[in-house]
Amino acid sequence: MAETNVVVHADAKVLAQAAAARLVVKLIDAQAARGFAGIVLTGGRIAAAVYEAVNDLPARDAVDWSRVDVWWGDERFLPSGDPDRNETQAREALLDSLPLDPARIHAMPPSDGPDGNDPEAAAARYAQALAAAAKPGTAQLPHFDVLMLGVGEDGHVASIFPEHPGAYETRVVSAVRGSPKPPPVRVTLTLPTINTAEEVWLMAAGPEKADAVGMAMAGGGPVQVPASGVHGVERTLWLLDRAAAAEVAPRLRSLR
Ligand SMILES: O=C(O)[C@H](O)[C@@H](O)[C@H](O)[C@H](O)COP(=O)(O)O
Repeated sequence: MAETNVVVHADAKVLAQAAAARLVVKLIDAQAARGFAGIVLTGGRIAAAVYEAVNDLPARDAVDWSRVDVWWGDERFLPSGDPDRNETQAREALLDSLPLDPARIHAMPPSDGPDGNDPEAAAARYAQALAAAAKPGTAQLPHFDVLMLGVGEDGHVASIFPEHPGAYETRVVSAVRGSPKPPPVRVTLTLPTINTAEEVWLMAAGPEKADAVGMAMAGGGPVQVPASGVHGVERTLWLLDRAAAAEVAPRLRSLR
């Protein structure tokens, strides 16, 4: 049965360093088992801190980066190279320093990409890229060993916002308009897609996240609190700092 674990670290820095170490080990294990690994990145401050911490970790060289597929859980729909794109952030913090295979870096299309400023077409294109990478004859999706998510103060994950149409979406990838977090137009994996990942890691640091994390863990509905609607097939892992864990009931803080 899938397990949910909650790990609370002293502060955001330690959380980022521990998540980085965990990620490197997970990728080494996935490659030992299957020869390759698939990760799904996100945006935001805690994600950037984790990418920088992976970059600083000597053990990162134990991963065969040429056999890692890199996907994104969501993207801010902006022109290629825009500093606010999640892709740009991840490339600068980590990806540009790794010997990755460029063909295995699967960024979501930018707003000046092949579909122009059409986020619906960009979402459909990304769904096609995912399907093309899936094992022939199986699902529409490749294997995701780890899918990382930040958690918003309102309980959003990826670009799935509370009470937004995206919280009900059943397609593989969807366009988002009117996001409460800038920029307003985005592309995101949907809840059913996120929930195919082997492990889903929800990462949050700081007191401003405490209410959202507490509500998600107390079982708020996925439409009201999207963070409560994501689960890994094998494991859901909450990686929190003490401030973000302030509203989590003590009985939920240990392994379940
Ligand atoms: O657009 C983005 O940045 C993300 O995809 C978003 O889902 C993010 O992960 C959370 O808002 C948490 O961000 P912070 O870690 O910066 O609070």
